[in-house]
Amino acid sequence: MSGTLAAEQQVAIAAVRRACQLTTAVFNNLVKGETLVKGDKSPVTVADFSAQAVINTILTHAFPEDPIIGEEDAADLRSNTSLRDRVVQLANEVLEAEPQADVGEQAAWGLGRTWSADELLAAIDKGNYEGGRSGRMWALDPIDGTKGFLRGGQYAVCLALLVNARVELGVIGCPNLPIDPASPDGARGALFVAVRGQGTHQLPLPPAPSPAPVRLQMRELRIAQLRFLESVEKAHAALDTNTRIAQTLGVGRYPMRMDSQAKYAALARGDGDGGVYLRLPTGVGYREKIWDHAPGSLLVEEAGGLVTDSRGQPLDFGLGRTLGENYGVIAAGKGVHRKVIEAIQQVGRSMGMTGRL
Ligand SMILES: Nc1ncnc2c1ncn2[C@@H]1O[C@H](COP(=O)(O)O)[C@@H](O)[C@H]1OP(=O)(O)O
Ligand SMILES: [Mg+2]
Ligand SMILES: [Mg+2]
Ligand SMILES: [Mg+2]
Repeated sequence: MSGTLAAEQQVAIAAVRRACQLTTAVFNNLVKGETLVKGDKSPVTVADFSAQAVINTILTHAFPEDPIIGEEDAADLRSNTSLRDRVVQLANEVLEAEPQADVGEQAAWGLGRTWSADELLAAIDKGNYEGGRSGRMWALDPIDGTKGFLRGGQYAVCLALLVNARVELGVIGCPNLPIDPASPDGARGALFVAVRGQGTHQLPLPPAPSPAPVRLQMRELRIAQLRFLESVEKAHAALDTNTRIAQTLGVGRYPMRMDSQAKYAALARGDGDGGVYLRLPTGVGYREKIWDHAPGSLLVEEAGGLVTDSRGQPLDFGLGRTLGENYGVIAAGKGVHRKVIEAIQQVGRSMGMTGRL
C-alpha cells in the first residue's frame, strides 16, 4: 500500500474486513429477538451494532483525533441487556483475534484484546458526530441494506474518510457479491477500495497477504445499451418516475434491482451492464444520509464515472449527517450522465415536479 492516505487505507480495510467476518457469521446464526425496528421503522440487528462497535474501536485507536459519523447509536442496547450482551460477545469475537501482521494489522488498533461492555457501547456512540464542512471525519454504515442482509441478498459494510467535506477514501465490503461478475453463481465476497486520484480497486474480501488489486474502469455505454440500477425496496425508489425516465431516454431493459451500496460497486465494475444508478426522492421528505453515499460515490468517480443529484449538482457532504434537501442521486458514465440528467428534468417538468427534482 503506497501513496497518500496509505495508513488510513490499511486501517479502513482491516476494519471493514473484520466487520464483514462478523456480519457473515451472524447471518448464519441470527435468531428471533436479535432484530429491532427503529423509530423510522427500519430494521437494525445485533450485526449492525456489533459491526459499528468493531469499526469504531479500530478507528478510535488508530486515529484518536478523528470524529466519526456512524449510523447507529447504543441507546437501545443500554435498555436491553440480552441484546447488549450479544453485541459485546460478537464484537469481542472479532476484536480478540490477534493482529495479522502479514496484512499490516497492528495491536495498537485495539486488536488482540477483550473489551468491556461500557467500552464497546462508548465506541458505538463515538459515531454521534454531527459532521460539517471542515476537517477530517469518517462516515460509517456498519450494514448498509439491512433489509438485504436479512433476506440473504446484497448488503455492504461501508466506510469513508472525508476531508473538508470531500470524500478522499472509500472502502466497501460486499460479502454476498460475486467476486467475478461474469460468474454470478461463483464465489462471493468482494472488497472495494477507492482513493481520490488513485482509482478504484477490487480485492478479495478475506484478508490475504499481497493481494493483487484489480483496477476497475467503468465501461462507456451508449444510451441504447443502458440499464438502470435501482433499490429493491419500493419505498426507496420512485418507480413511476424511473419508468418515465427510462421511456424518455429509450432505455428498454428492465432495471437491475439490488440492495445497498453494492449498487455503486456493481456500477463501477459494469455488472449486468447496469449503466446508471438512479435514486430519486420518493416525496416523503426522506433525507439521504452521508454514510449511504460517501464511499459508493468515490468508487464510481474513481472508476471514471460521475455522481451528482438529479439537477446535475455535486453531492454536498458538508451539511451534517444528511445530504440536506433531497434531490436524489444519479451516478453514470461520463458519456451518458448529462443525457440522463436532461431526461430527468424533462420528466420532472412534465410531472409538475419542478423544484423537487
Ligand atoms: N424513504 C427512503 N428513501 C430512500 N432511502 C431510504 C429510505 N428509507 C431508508 N432508506 C435508506 O436506504 C438505504 C438502502 O438503500 P437501498 O434501498 O438502495 O438498498 C438504507 O441505508 C436505508 O436506510 P436505513 O439504513 O435506515 O434502512
Ligand atoms: Mg445501515
Ligand atoms: Mg444505509
Ligand atoms: Mg439502517
